[in-house]
Amino acid sequence: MEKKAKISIGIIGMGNMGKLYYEQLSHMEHCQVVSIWSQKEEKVNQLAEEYGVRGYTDYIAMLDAGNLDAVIVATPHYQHTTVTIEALRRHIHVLVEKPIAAHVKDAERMAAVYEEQKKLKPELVFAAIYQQRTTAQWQFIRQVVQEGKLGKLMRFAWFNTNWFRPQAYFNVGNWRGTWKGEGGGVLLNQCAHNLDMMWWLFGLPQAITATAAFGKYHHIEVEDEVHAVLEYPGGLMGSFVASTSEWPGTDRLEIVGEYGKLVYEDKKVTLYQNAESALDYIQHAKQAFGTVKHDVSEMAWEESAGPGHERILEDFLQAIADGREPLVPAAEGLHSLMIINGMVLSSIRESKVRLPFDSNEYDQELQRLIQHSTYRKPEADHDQVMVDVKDSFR
Ligand SMILES: NC(=O)C1=CN([C@@H]2O[C@H](COP(=O)(O)OP(=O)(O)OC[C@H]3O[C@@H](n4cnc5c(N)ncnc54)[C@H](OP(=O)(O)O)[C@@H]3O)[C@@H](O)[C@H]2O)C=CC1
Ligand SMILES: O=C1CO[C@H](CO)[C@@H](O)[C@@H]1O
Repeated sequence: MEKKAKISIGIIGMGNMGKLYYEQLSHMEHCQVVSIWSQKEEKVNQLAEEYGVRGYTDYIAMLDAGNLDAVIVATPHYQHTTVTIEALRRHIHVLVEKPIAAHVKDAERMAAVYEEQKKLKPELVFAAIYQQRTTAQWQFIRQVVQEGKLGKLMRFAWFNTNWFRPQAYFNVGNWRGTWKGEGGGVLLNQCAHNLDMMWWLFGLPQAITATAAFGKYHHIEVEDEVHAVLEYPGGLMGSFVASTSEWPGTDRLEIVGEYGKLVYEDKKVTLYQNAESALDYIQHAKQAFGTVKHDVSEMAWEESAGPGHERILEDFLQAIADGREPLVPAAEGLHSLMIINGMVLSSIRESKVRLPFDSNEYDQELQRLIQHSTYRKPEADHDQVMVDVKDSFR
């Protein structure tokens, strides 16, 4: 079959991110956006006219039009699952926003449909937008861990409180801050990136103990502050703090191993490298107050860890063109959901949760939260609220 010159793309969800992706794709050579979807007819018609594309309020009709090679799914989290499954079943490549779903059970359904459809169309691409993985600083940190520069890992401490959000952020999006509309708070939405990288760096913990505060500083029903302890096979221990309520916030990771320590903060890595294993030294040193000799080096980057969306878009297009795996295969998003859902589960049950757990367990808790919800969102004065999503990529 002759290779098409341009990849035809549809964008499903024309909110903050859908519009950003249209703007970014319109500067890329090997693709063309041919259709968009939004819930509101007036909005979609107006955007479709402005962009010179076809607008839909029925995404099934959009997928069935037969002119799409690929779609970008930029809806709220629950709809990631329904829309993705419909697209994959039609053998349309999918790039889905983070988190790939609201909970593990939905992610498992998506991964199963992908596996099933890939048997029929092996070159089908299913990728996710965890753009922080593309940034130089995080690739460097991963390399340090993977190359074993710190030796046996002992502990990490991660502060992700740099996700400050005023109440207006929750009020303008009717789905935000609710169990039914969003399915979670700071863990699922903002820290989806950091927890994806936590899995990318350290793998899946075997147990989590967490305390989440639900609507502690915002009028929302989901978590806006979390403290968690993670236990890994082999003895690594992690501590994690998340918040959408602190200003100035902190984005700091400290990884400690027998051969030293890596500290990441403010786009800078400080690497401490021990001349010998501190664990060996503990055993053989003859001085009661002896310490291990070490070197210190520093690296800094210009770009913050926020952007990178364009790199994900370009990689998705290239993966389609080459028939290869994307940089972030969407099924990997299931692991961070296991961590996210596990933290909420531990908090609700006030006990340690072993991983991996049966996804039905979390699903039942979530359904209970949705059914017993008495939360009512404050009215938003949409005209008075300024929303520029680019301000959030710190
Ligand atoms: N990778 C990243 O850095 C970022 C990723 N995201 C992710 O992108 C996704 C979309 O976020 P964002 O663009 O900020 O969201 P918005 O609320 O701005 O837009 C959501 C879009 O989905 C549509 N939609 C479908 N179902 C619903 C529903 N039940 N309630 C409300 N809207 C609905 C909206 O329709 P209509 O047009 O009619 O309003 C709109 O087009 C989320 O999954 C989020 O986590 C968000 C920010 C950054
Ligand atoms: O809160 C939001 C959703 O998460 C994004 C990160 O992916 C933020 O940038 C955005 O403002």
